[in-house]
Amino acid sequence: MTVVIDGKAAAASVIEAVTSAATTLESSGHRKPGLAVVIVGDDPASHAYVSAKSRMAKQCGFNSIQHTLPEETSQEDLMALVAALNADPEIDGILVQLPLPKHLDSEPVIQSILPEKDVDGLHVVNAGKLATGDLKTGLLSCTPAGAMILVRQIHGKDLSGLNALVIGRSNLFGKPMAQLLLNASATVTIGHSKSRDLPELARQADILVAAVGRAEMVKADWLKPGATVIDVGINRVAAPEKGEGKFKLVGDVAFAECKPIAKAISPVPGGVGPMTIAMLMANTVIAAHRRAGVAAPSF
Ligand SMILES: Nc1nc(=O)c2c([nH]1)NC[C@@H]1CN(c3ccc(C(=O)N[C@@H](CCC(=O)O)C(=O)O)cc3)C=[N+]21
Repeated sequence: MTVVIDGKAAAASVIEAVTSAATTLESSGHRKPGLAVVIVGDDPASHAYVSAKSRMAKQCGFNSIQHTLPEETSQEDLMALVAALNADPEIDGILVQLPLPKHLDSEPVIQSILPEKDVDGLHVVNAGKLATGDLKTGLLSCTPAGAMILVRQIHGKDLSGLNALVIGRSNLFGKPMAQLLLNASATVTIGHSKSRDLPELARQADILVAAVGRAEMVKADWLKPGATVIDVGINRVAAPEKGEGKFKLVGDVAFAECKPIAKAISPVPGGVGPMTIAMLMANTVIAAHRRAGVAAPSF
């Protein structure tokens, strides 16, 4: 029987560990971990994600602060807010929700966050530490770190001898995911839109990670029988069966047809998504421990 990987349950156990670490830190005389989430503009999907993050931060016992800036915010004003949060001794973690409105350039904003407060793990210092195999002193990008916990549930920590294919090459996900898999000794391939034959690459993968942003692109005949499939895609598609004008979330993997071929498969929703938020909380509690000069937990 195929294992359907339960991202909600895995996320709940990370959250439990984060909450207990936060409680221990506070009861040893330190302040609560502080997370600042910055959102610019009024994209409804972004607001939904940010509320979920703020809610979870409170549940973990953090001091959670949300900064909502108007759509027409200037680059200068956004950078000034980040500078203020960098200097704020109560703040351990800063997250600037992406994407930003089109007139803003996200890269200088992300790179202006202090690396030790970069709970998204997107600063070049954190990306560089991961790329050089230092997984201990930086902060890991949340979605890859969460996806890796799901991979570990199936295969353990050592992926020696296993072929892994990551489809997608973004700095946000594909590249850091490939680094984590490589660090666990998998043989890693990164496929993308310019790859010659993705289905053929996929058929060699013991671990297939899809992050392309194309609804149900990975089909059953792409899979090596017994592969582990991690679906990172979140696509909103029309769902006429739910009623006129309704939508549903689907991944980058055609779940129903792939499930019988796979050894294990993560669903959408309920797979990697909940892990992303859990790892954001994990990074925040890690950053708070380091700031307090106390040994940080690992996840
Ligand atoms: N600076 C920044 N950091 C991010 O980590 C970041 C971001 N910007 N911008 C947007 C993306 C997307 N993202 C998700 C988080 C949780 C779910 C999640 O929990 N999804 C649920 C379903 C939620 C629903 O029903 O809409 C699930 O897959 O089960 C999904 C996507 C974080 N992102």
